[in-house]
Amino acid sequence: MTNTEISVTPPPPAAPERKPDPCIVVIFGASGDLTKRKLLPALYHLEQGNLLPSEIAVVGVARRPLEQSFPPDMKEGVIAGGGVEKDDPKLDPFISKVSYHAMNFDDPKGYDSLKAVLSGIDEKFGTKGNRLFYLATAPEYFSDIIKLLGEHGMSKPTSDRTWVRTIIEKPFGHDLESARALNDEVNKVFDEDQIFRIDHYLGKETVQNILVFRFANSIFENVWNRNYIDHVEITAAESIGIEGRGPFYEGAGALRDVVQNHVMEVLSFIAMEPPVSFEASAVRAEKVKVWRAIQPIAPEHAIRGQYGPSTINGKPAAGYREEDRVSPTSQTETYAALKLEIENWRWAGVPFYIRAGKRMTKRLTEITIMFKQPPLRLFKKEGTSEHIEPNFISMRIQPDDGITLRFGAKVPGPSMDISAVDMDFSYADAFGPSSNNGYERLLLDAMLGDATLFAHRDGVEATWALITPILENWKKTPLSDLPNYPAGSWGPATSDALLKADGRKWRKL
Ligand SMILES: NC(=O)C1=CN([C@@H]2O[C@H](COP(=O)(O)OP(=O)(O)OC[C@H]3O[C@@H](n4cnc5c(N)ncnc54)[C@H](OP(=O)(O)O)[C@@H]3O)[C@@H](O)[C@H]2O)C=CC1
Ligand SMILES: O=C1O[C@H](COP(=O)(O)O)[C@@H](O)[C@H](O)[C@H]1O
Repeated sequence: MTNTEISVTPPPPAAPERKPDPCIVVIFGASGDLTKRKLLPALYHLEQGNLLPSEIAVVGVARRPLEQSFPPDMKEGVIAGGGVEKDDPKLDPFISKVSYHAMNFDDPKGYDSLKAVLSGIDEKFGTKGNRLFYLATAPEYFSDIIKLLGEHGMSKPTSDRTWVRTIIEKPFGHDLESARALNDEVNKVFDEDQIFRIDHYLGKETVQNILVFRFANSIFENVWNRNYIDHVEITAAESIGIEGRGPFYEGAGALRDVVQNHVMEVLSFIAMEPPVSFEASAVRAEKVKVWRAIQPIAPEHAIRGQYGPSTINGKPAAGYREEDRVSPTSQTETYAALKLEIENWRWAGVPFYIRAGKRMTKRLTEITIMFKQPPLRLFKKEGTSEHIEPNFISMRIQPDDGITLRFGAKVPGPSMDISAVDMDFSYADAFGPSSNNGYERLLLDAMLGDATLFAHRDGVEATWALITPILENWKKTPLSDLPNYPAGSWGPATSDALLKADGRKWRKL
């Protein structure tokens, strides 16, 4: 197979950006992994890119005192979290806008003092009473924090010129019932247009590019249907394990951790109808239609796996049951594969195979759109029945973000031999490297009040409605053969069997 690169027309100059209003970003869970590795670096990069208003402040909230949460001080603590350039002259001005408030999330007095702190910041920094409350905490705290913000009069704007919004992290609930209950709790305190349910996959350029690829080009959409597409594969493979998050992961597993949210979001972008506009309500409506058209998933179309001990690159790798704070008899799945059927005019009869797993051969999130064979085999070799390799479009979300189109080309010479060739588009080659971790775009959108790339109540409940019956069935039917795939592999044999039953196999990645 040979590669053919596409030449790239340089992008037009960036349109002037609209800056958010002055505001305070209050991060609950400030000393946590997400804040240090992703949120603070994202805010810093926005500041570096001159995308934030000059009147902005960040207040981190967590239980322990500052010197324990960010040892020995805020600046060094932020640097230690990674993702910022320590010698950048913009780092000090950024840090000067970040402060810290130690309190327990369930202590009402803490909210009184937080409210006073925020008023003081409004006066000092000119942040004008606008608030963005980011709940970067374990999900069990979401309802308490929301309730206490409401009880302390912090959930409503103080005038018709100010705003209060909240970003709520995933997982939003742990099944359909709890997601509904959480939605009810949150809706008692915040109006729907104040709520931003985040899924950082929607902030990734390559995920947004799925919509651009489909709806800003006229050449692909005509073949984007059951007449031309044989099946779709979505793979979200991680080479890392659970990285010390034993207690969280034991209660989550791959379905709750990434399939119900990240993978379902990606799938909806691949499968949705063109929205009437790029307004939040129009995009969300089309996504929900896709999830609601997915048929109940048969038990034999839901595969689970758990990684066992192995050797990776000559080094021993622990199995999931040997990880810190994981039960030695755990039934939690670290791998899940599903066959989904979307019963609508566009997709009837086109299976969507999705898989997600920890400790797989490599880190790779990618979508393959596999096309049907041409109706007539004009170029078959004399005496053979072999099929030519089908065309596919592969969209790489990460790493090596880009898109490949594979097609057949004539091999030079006297006979009509065909070879598969690739046309490759690489994001980095075309537009240069990007520091965007998904959170930059989404933080900025929330500050601007644009909810297009955030989940809506209906969507969250629609995806839980699909996933919950599988979770319930798995709970009732423990597997006796776990662990069933070695760390560093492509998952359990049962996952290959899922496609084999349909005469297909996962594309080799
Ligand atoms: N980490 C990641 O890469 C990702 C995380 N998420 C989501 O983000 C959220 C946060 O995850 P993560 O950062 O990993 O979690 P961590 O466990 O690392 O952080 C939890 C934070 O909450 C604080 N906290 C816990 N209990 C209390 C309490 N009673 N009162 C005050 N503060 C408290 C902790 O403060 P202290 O240290 O003082 O106890 C800490 O700041 C989760 O919903 C997760 O699903 C989503 C995508 C990716
Ligand atoms: O939300 C989560 O996502 C990460 C994967 O995110 P990525 O941007 O690195 O692909 C996953 O590792 C984590 O378990 C999950 O909670």
